[in-house]
Order: sequence, then structure tokens, then C-alpha cells
Amino acid sequence: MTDKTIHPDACVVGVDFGTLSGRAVVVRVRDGAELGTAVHDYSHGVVDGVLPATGRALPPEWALQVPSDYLDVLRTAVPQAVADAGVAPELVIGIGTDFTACTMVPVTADGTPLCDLPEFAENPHAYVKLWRHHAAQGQADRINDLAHDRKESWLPRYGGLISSEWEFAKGLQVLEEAPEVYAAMEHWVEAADWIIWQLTGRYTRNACTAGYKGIHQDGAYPSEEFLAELNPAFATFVADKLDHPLSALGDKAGTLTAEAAEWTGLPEGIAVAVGNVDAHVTAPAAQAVEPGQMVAIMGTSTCHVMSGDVLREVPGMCGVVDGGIVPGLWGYEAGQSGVGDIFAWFVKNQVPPAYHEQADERGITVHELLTELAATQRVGEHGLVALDWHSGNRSVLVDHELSGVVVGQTLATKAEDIYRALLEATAFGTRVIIDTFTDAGVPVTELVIAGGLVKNRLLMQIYADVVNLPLSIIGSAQGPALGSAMHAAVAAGAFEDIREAAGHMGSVQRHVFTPIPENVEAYERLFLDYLELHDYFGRGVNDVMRRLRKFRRDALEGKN
Ligand SMILES: Nc1ncnc2c1ncn2[C@@H]1O[C@H](COP(=O)(O)OP(=O)(O)O)[C@@H](O)[C@H]1O
Ligand SMILES: O=C(CO)[C@@H](O)[C@@H](O)COP(=O)(O)O
Repeated sequence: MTDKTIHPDACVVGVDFGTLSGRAVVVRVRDGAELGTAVHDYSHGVVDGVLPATGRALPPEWALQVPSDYLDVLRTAVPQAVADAGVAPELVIGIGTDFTACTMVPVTADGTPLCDLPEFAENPHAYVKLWRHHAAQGQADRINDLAHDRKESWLPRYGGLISSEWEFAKGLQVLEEAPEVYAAMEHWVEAADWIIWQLTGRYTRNACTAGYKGIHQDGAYPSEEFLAELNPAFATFVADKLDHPLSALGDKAGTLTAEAAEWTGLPEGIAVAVGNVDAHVTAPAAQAVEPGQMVAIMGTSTCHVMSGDVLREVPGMCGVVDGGIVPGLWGYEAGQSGVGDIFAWFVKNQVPPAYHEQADERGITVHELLTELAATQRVGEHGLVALDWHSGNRSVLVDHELSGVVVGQTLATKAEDIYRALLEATAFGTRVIIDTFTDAGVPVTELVIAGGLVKNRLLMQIYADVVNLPLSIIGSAQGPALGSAMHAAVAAGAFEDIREAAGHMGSVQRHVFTPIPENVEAYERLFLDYLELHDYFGRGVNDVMRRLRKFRRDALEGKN
């Protein structure tokens, strides 16, 4: 530890705000030992059916959250994790958090979410727009078309396309569909920063989400002229709703307020780290801080993050940001919007009751049962190839109007066949991303896997075979929460920087899964079919997926 005055048993708390739950972990600073943990499921989960306040159905592609659910994590999971660790709260010297990225909160000047005000409680636009709210694709399309026409210099930093998941598309949607909410919103805040505001009592804006999701490059956002061309009332979006001094990752955002100390049971005045993103904090937790080491954080979605020593334009990446992951290197990000979410959708909607009954009788999950059955198959035995776009395509096509496909189904196709084809489809999606990075001059030399899906060994072997790289696995089951705790340790002054913290507190097991040559060869053939379908449906040869989305929207609005 850099600071020798820090107690040898000092701890930090990391809190990972995921899509469905928040997890807290208590970590010893000197060696990264995880002493205690607790999870709190958001009571409202993902609001994508009806708005709880009204009972009215939300339009297609909407995904909201309720901000009080995040505070409940501070009130429950944090004290439970400290109790689980059995450490005296006085030993905790800092707290750090990570969040899903581009989960956006419209707030008043003092940070109150608009949905908490009685006059807005029934307006869906006053709620948090979750990262996977995909209903701003129309706005994203306009941003992209205009940016291309004007040859905006920032566009290549985002692989040539801006996502509907990001701050600008969602902000423009609020303006155009709920001008009264837009007018009342003093700040359009990343939930990553909102939670730090709750902990410290002051608003800080982290450089990571600002760089990736907030289109902040070389010290500037998109210009007023650009925004005015999108919509004259949007011209001052940056100045009015977004702009705020940026804070570097690992810096101290402030100290824990008395109120937040009461919620969490932690000492008032301890260091609170600047807000950060679930994917990005995981890289140092897996000791992947050097160029070429790509980390895939596989959960409901997959994020791919990697540092590089060169600046390159990778087509369809989510972005490249100076110091976006660790200081001094270019931080690259790409991703797949649906991975575990696709498997969950399949289990919920497509698996016959007999499988559920069998899984229940054996005390295992349907995922585990289907995985076990699928694992007995040889590559290609199911005769299927699928596209992994049930939640759209984040990289490299950046299009959330795309959808899922399974080719090759017959009357003999079973649930485990399709499940395996879906696992493979997500591996092919990752392969496209890796190949695109390598072709653009940012070679991927190591793939490190983190996140909840590590537990599926068949899935891991499929990934090793499809990408033809040995897989390293993060040492922690709580990668993001550990990464947040490490940032807390840096903010508290225990380490010089996040690299030093990674050396002491991070961990990785190298080459846990290695490619099986005959599988590599078989997947190489299947991948060519995946690529052909990918380009056919995804690159404009056949726009049927976009047409179907529109047809569906029209039908729901009674227009057909
Ligand atoms: N055995 C399994 N195999 C494959 N997917 C699984 C399995 N068990 C759960 N899942 C999926 O994992 C996802 C949850 O991943 P997790 O990392 O815990 O969540 P998050 O992305 O919110 O952090 C869910 O989408 C679920 O469908
Ligand atoms: O978009 C990002 C990171 O940039 C993620 O926050 C988002 O994909 C959500 O990740 P999870 O699936 O909740 O792990």
C-alpha cells in the first residue's frame, strides 16, 4: 500500500449496480480478499411491461427503472455485506460503485428524479431509461445520418455509428415525446453519477460514461449547430442538460455524507470514488490493464473492453476514449446487447413444461438441464445456425431494429438444440467483434472472461473453440464489485493508481479453457454461414427485420 498510515486490515466496499440487482462486496485492501458479500434484487426490476404508477402498458422497446430501487441496495446490501464480512465498519476506508452504462436519470437541480415528483409520477419519460431502452432508434438513425453528412470528426471515435442506447438519442427522444419532462429536467444524469451524488451530496460527472455514451471527445461535445439541425429545440442540450466538469476514474468524488452513512452503516466522511461502469471496472479486477487483453463481461449482455496503445478507428465499436479504462491508454469498448438475456428469453418462452418439471425434480435450473443435454452433441449435430440479435445488435452493426433468427429447424429439432445454437450464436457475435478489432489494427491477444456466465462450462468451451483463443477467467465471481472496491482503494489513497491496485487486489486464472482443434475447424465452417446471414440481414441486403418492427409498431398503434 502506498499510504503506510492505513490500517493493515483496512477494507473497501464495492457496489455493482447491475440490470436486475445490486451487489455489494467488502474487500481487504492489502490483498483483495473478498470478506463478505450481499445482493439485493431491485423490487421493480426492469420496467418494460406496464408502468407501476399507472398500470398502463409501455410502448415496444421501452425499458425503465425506478431510482429508489438503487437506494434500497445502499440500505440493504451494503450493511449486509459488512455483517457477512464480520469486520468493524470503522475499518472501511472507502466506497466505490459501478453501474450499467447509459442508464439515464432526468433530475431537478438538487438531483431529485423527476418521477419522484407527484406531477410527473405518471409520465414514463420521467423515469430512468435503462441502458437497454431501445425506443430511441429513430433518433439514433437521424443522429447518424446527419453526422455522416456533416462528416463530424467525433463519429469515427464511435466506429461510425452512435447507438440508440446512448445519452443523445435518449435525450432527443425525451424532448420530442415529452417536452414538459425535458423542460423540467435540469440535468440528464448517468445513473453511475446519480448514485455518487446520493453518496456524497454533490454532482460529479465521470469521464468514462461522458467519453463513451456522452460523445465527449478531445474536450468537446457535438456542436450547437449540429444539435440545432437535429431539432432547433435541441441546440442547447449540451449546455442546458449535460455539461459538467469531468472527473477522472479512481479520483475521489467526495466523502460519505451523514445521511448516506446512516443508510449504509459505514463511517461518515470516508472516500467515495468517482462513478464508473460495470464493464470498465472489471478490467483491472481481472488484471487486464495492458494492450491486447480483451475482457468480455458476460451477463445479461456482454461488454468487451480492452486497452490499446494506439488510436484506431474500429468499425462498429462502441467507442474509444483516452484513459477510458486505465490512465495513459486508449480504452476501447464493444458489446452485444443480448447474451444471458437471450438464453433467459428462450428458457421462459420456448421450453416445454416437461423440461421445467425435470429440472425441478433434479433441483437444477432449466439452463443447467439444457446445457447438460446440449453438451453431449458434436459441433453441427443440431443442424442449426442462429443470429444473436434478440436485443438488437450493439457491435458491429449498431442497430436495435435487428432481431433474432434460427435457421435449420425441422420437426426433429429439440429445445436443447436451439439452446445450443443460441449459445453458439453469441460466441459468433464475439468472434465478429474480435476479428473487427484485429483487422482494424488493434489485435486481441488474450480473451479474459468475467461475469455470471462464466459458470456455464459448455459456453466457455464453445467460446474458446469459436474464437480460437485460450480463455482466461477472472479470479473473482464478483468482478465488477471487486473492480469498484479497487477504485475505492485508489480514491482513499491506498494505492498510487488503478494499475498498482490491480497488482495487489485483482486476480485471473490463465488459459482455463483451450481450443479443441477439431471443434475449431468445425466452427470455422459454421461461422461462415453465420457471417453470410449476418451480412444479409444486418448490412441492408434484406431489410425485412426493420420492416417487421415497423409493422409491429403500426399494429400496436392500430394503424394496420
Ligand atoms: N447456467 C446458465 N447458463 C447460461 N446462462 C445462464 C445460466 N444461468 C443464468 N443464466 C443467464 O445469466 C444472466 C445473468 O447474468 P449475471 O451476470 O448474473 O447478471 P447481470 O448481467 O445483470 O450482471 C441471465 O440473463 C440468465 O439468463
Ligand atoms: O453498456 C454497458 C457498458 O458500457 C453495460 O452497462 C450494459 O451492457 C449492461 O451490462 P449487464 O448486462 O448488466 O452486465
